[in-house]
Amino acid sequence: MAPVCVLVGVMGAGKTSTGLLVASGLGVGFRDTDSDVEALAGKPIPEIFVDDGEEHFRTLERAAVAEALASHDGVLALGGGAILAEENRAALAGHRVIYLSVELTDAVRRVGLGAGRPLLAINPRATLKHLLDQRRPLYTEVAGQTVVTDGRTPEQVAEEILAGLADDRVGRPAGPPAG
Ligand SMILES: Nc1ncnc2c1ncn2[C@@H]1O[C@H](COP(=O)(O)OP(=O)(O)OP(=O)(O)O)[C@@H](O)[C@H]1O
Ligand SMILES: O=C(O)C1=C[C@@H](O)[C@@H](O)[C@H](O)C1
Ligand SMILES: [Mg+2]
Repeated sequence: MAPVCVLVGVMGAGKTSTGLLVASGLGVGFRDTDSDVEALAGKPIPEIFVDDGEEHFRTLERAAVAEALASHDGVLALGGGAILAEENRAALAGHRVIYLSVELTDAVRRVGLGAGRPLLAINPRATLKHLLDQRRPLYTEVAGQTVVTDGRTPEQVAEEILAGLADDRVGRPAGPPAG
C-alpha cells in the first residue's frame, strides 16, 4: 500500500488545503503527518515545541512519516520540515512526490503572523525567507513534479494535480497497445 501522492512544500504552500481537495476529487482519504504527530503526542504542535522542543517534534515526525508512507493509500501531506531528515528523504524514494512551490510574497500573505506555526512565532517574513532558501533544493530533490501555487487558488492547484494524476493513468495502460 502506498499513497496516491505525497505533497511537500514550505508552510503556506497549501499542502493541507490543496491536499484535502485532491483527496476529495479522487474519492480517497487525506492524511497529514502534522495531525499524526499531534495524535502521537496528545497535544497541538505549538505545545510540543514549547514543552518538548523541536528535536522531539522531529523524532515524532520521522515515526509519523514512516507509518503514513507504509499504511496510507490516499493523499498524504508532510509537515513543511519533514524533508530535512535524510531518513524521510530516503523513505520518499519510489513515491509520487509533488512539490507545491510558493515564493516569499504569497507564503507570507498566507501564513500571516504564523498562528499555530511555532517556527514563525518571531519575524515570520525573515524566517520564511530563510526556510525557503534552505529547503528549496531539498523539496526539489525528493519531488518528481513541481506545481507552482503563487497567485493561484487551492482549487486551481488541485485541478492541475488531478489532471496530472489522470494523465499518468492514461499513460500507463495495463497491457500492450492494441494492434
Ligand atoms: N493556493 C492558495 N492560494 C491562496 N491561499 C492559499 C492557497 N493554498 C493555501 N492557502 C491558504 O494559506 C493558508 C495556509 O495553507 P495550508 O495550511 O494549506 O498550508 P500548509 O502547506 O499545509 O502549511 P503547514 O506546513 O504550516 O501545514 C491557509 O489559510 C489556506 O487557506
Ligand atoms: O516547516 C516546518 O518546519 C514546520 C511545518 C509545519 O507543517 C509543522 O510541521 C511544524 O510547524 C514545523
Ligand atoms: Mg498543513
